[in-house]
Amino acid sequence: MASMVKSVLGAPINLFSSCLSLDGKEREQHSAPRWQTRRTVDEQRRYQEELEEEKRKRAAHCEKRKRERAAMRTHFRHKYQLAQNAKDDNHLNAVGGKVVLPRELAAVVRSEVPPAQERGFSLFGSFQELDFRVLRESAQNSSQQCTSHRGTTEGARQLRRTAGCRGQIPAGGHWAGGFWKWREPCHSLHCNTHTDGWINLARFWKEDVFRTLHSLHCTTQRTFNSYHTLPHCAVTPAPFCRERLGSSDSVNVLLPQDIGELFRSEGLHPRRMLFEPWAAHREYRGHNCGVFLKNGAEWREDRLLLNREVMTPAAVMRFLPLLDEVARDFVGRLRGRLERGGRGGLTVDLAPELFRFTLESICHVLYGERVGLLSDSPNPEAQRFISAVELMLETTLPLLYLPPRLLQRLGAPLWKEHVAAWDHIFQHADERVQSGYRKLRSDVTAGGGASDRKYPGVLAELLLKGELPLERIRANITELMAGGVDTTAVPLQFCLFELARTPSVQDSVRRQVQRALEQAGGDVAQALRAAPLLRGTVKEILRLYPVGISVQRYPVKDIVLQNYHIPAGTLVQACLYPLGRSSSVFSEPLRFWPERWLGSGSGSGSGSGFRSLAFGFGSRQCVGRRIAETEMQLFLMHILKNFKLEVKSKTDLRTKYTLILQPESPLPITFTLLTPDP
Ligand code: HEM
Repeated sequence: MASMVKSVLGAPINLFSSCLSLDGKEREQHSAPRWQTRRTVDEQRRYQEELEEEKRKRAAHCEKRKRERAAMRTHFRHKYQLAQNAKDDNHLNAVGGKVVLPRELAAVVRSEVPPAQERGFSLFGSFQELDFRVLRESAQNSSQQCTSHRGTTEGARQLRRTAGCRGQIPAGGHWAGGFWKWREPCHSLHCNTHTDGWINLARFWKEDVFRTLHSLHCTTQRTFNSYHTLPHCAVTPAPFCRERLGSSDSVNVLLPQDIGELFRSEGLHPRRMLFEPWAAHREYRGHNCGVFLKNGAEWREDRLLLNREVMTPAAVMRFLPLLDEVARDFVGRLRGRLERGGRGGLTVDLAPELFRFTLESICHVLYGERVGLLSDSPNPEAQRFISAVELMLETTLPLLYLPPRLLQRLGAPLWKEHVAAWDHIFQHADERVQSGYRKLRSDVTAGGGASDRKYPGVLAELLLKGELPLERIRANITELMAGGVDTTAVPLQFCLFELARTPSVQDSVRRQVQRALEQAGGDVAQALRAAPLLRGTVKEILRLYPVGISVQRYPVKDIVLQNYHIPAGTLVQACLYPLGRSSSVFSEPLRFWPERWLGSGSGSGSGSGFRSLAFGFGSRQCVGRRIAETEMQLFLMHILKNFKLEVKSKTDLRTKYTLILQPESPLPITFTLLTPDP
């Protein structure tokens, strides 16, 4: 044994000790390069060159690796909406962003790449050469993304790890419908449409199913062929299903606890489904985008500045008197019409007037001045703006699932109409922004300054603060103007209808309003606070008739919903129409009952905070929410104070979906004066 140890360790020890034993001279001789003694000068030079070449190659290789890793990191940063890194950016900029990833890295990235329609603006580049075959493939890729690990042990292991950190998912499970199913679920994952998104799209177009998309969300159990509309349905749909439409592939949820989970994984810069036709129009015309279409850090920057102007309690107190003035004016004019008509009521469909009312209201808030839409001869240009918004909304829906670039190339009439509608909206908003700007400048030159007078409106505030460049102010003001008309006018139609056909509710809300007004002694803000049924009425209407039928998000981390694993980056839609009508979420879901939102009965338990979602949720919720809520409550307050509302037919109304949910036919209401002039 001893001899074996000696022989194994002997050689290295000898070498080691021989090194130590060298004196200075000997060491110099040993360490001197051999060519110094034996090679010629030529050989020396060649050797030096080879060394240099090798060094260059090594540096280039190193640089390439760094770029590849920078490209990967940038991809993941973009995907998870993390802050950019200047070092990585520099690496990529140095090669003009062109980095070819080696196969193994590309595979890592590929399995994480979000589906084509989720990639935002970068997608437009690829539209240049787009054809339907490519589109179809991209749709298939997006579904493959969900199944990238399908059936593999590693996939299962990874997923178990993901869910394992939640500490509640048992081991085991199997693949189903493209998702990892952890245990036998009560509802199996299925498609509410055909499994091929392109077949669905073709049929939707042919059979005009878009108009009833909200009901489709309720009918998840039906096959596509037997699909038909239910005018006013209570539903017990599956809480979870998959929807494929063109290139869009989403997981649809409706239970508050699932929506809560989705909300918790929306990240710092929440993203919803991109409205491609709108974004394409901005790109086509070279316009800036406002918050609706922006994402990432730029969205947040704009959004925080806008929140200060329209979302904070202080902002509400600033614009509330402007909205009140318009509401009083509207009701005063309606009163005048009734009085002129003598005794008896006036039966009228108020829809056209409501659109003018909401445009007048939003303009007053944005520009700080009235635009005269409630006069007897309203400005025809404003009427054209309203028509343009309607056309823009109507043409958006069928365009949503098609590549705008392709339609643009084909010169498709639908795309042309859409562009013309947006052009008109931009032109109109632009004129208003310019005149607001000129007015502000002349005020400032005259030495007054907006601060001396009444609230000058959102535009002036943004201009005066100077924190946003003019182009971005213009883009955001245009969006607020376009977003502030139909969204508010349509729920008001539903409000009038439901109050009219439910006299008991109408009476109790009116009683509360009258009491609140008396107590508040002319302080409208105080009166609103003292009449919570007004807020309940608005919430109840938006529960039954949500303006947008879904709120969408791309979770930034993997989540588990209903025992299904949902990979980060999957499009998930919270379906508001079936949520609002679900008997497992609301008791007596079809009853118009504003009081359900008051007090302790308004909900408790898991996910109870995610039942009233018409304005979306979290930091990305509707930025016009406070304007819309205040405007609608003030309108109802003055209407109920002045008129009794009735409808001839109390039958359920039919709705249609044209990007916003609307009544299918006019809703005539009979208004009768309650009191002499108040
Ligand atoms: C009853 C009326 C309204 C409803 C139900 C409504 C609904 C919504 C919903 C569901 C969203 C998406 C929120 C999310 O993704 O979480 C949204 C976003 C938005 N809404 Fe509204 N809206 C209404 C009125 C308004 C008004 C009056 C304006 C303009 C003054 C407006 C402007 C916008 C804008 C600009 C966004 C995009 C916000 C962002 O992405 O940061 N909306 N709205």
